[in-house]
Amino acid sequence: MISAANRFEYGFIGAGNMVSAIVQGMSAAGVEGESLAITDHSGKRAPVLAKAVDATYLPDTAELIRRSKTVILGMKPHQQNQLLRTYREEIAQSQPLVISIAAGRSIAQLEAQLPEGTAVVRVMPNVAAQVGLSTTALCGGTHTSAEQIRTATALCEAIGSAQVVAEELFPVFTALAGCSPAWFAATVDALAQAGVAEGLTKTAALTAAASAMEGTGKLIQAALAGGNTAADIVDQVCSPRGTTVAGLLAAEDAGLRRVWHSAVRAAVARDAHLSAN
Ligand SMILES: NC(=O)C1=CN([C@@H]2O[C@H](COP(=O)(O)OP(=O)(O)OC[C@H]3O[C@@H](n4cnc5c(N)ncnc54)[C@H](OP(=O)(O)O)[C@@H]3O)[C@@H](O)[C@H]2O)C=CC1
Ligand SMILES: O=C(O)[C@@H]1CCC=N1
Repeated sequence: MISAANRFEYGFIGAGNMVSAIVQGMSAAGVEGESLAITDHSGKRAPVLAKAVDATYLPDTAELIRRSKTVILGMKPHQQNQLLRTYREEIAQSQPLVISIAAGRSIAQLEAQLPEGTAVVRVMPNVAAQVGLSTTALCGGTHTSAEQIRTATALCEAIGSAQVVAEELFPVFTALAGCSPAWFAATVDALAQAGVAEGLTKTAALTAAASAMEGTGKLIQAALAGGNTAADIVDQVCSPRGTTVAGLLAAEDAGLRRVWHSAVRAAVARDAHLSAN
């Protein structure tokens, strides 16, 4: 085994959307590029990402596994099985902490595919990692020590906030935190389009809606810290006979709450489908 002093702190397998966000977030938070190694399948995005953050690009996945204390599995859920079969021997020899960010892949599935005794942490980040604002869930496996949970937590805290979440709640956490940046972006785009219909330019409409969303997120966090809720902010904005309550009732008539309930249910169902395949 390569001595600990000569191993990278974190080795990323995959350099797609989520790993790029994590690596850029870590770099912006001051994590040294020299502690990171990155590989991918095609050799297209990993070298570019590595260069951008002064990390090391390793074209050989086996070498990355041998030379990393913590290995992050950053590929699609259905791509994990093949990879773990291919590199089982390297993982058995170098015994890294293995972190999976895949939706729908359980700790039990990971442990069944990894060499006996491998320490595993399941993590669910989101793309706001790129700007240091991922709210990330993590959960340790059967062979994971408290020290290894601290290592994974430190990684997650470099890209935002981290909380240990019971694994059975990962599917719903994935919906609310992992998926919702796409849903919120789609919502901002829809709001902006409605603004365009009323005369704003698309850029002005997007800027207004996005900054209102950012401000509202902060207001809700402050409300929660002060023992209040999101509903209190709704009440604060809805003036009697005002514009907001008129718009809100129209949105609720059009299915506002039903839309989000459906979105979360569909994401949770898809997570279960990924787990079963
Ligand atoms: N996107 C998101 O917002 C979030 C994603 N996730 C999870 O993150 C994971 C990645 O998602 P995302 O980044 O969107 O996916 P992408 O398709 O953007 O990236 C997948 C990456 O995995 C690489 N890869 C695939 N197979 C291998 C292999 N055998 N060896 C080395 N590299 C490989 C691909 O390389 P190449 O391009 O060269 O083929 C690519 O760089 C998923 O499991 C997803 O569930 C979790 C939270 C949020
Ligand atoms: O869409 C997906 O499956 C991944 C997981 C959460 C966000 N993106």
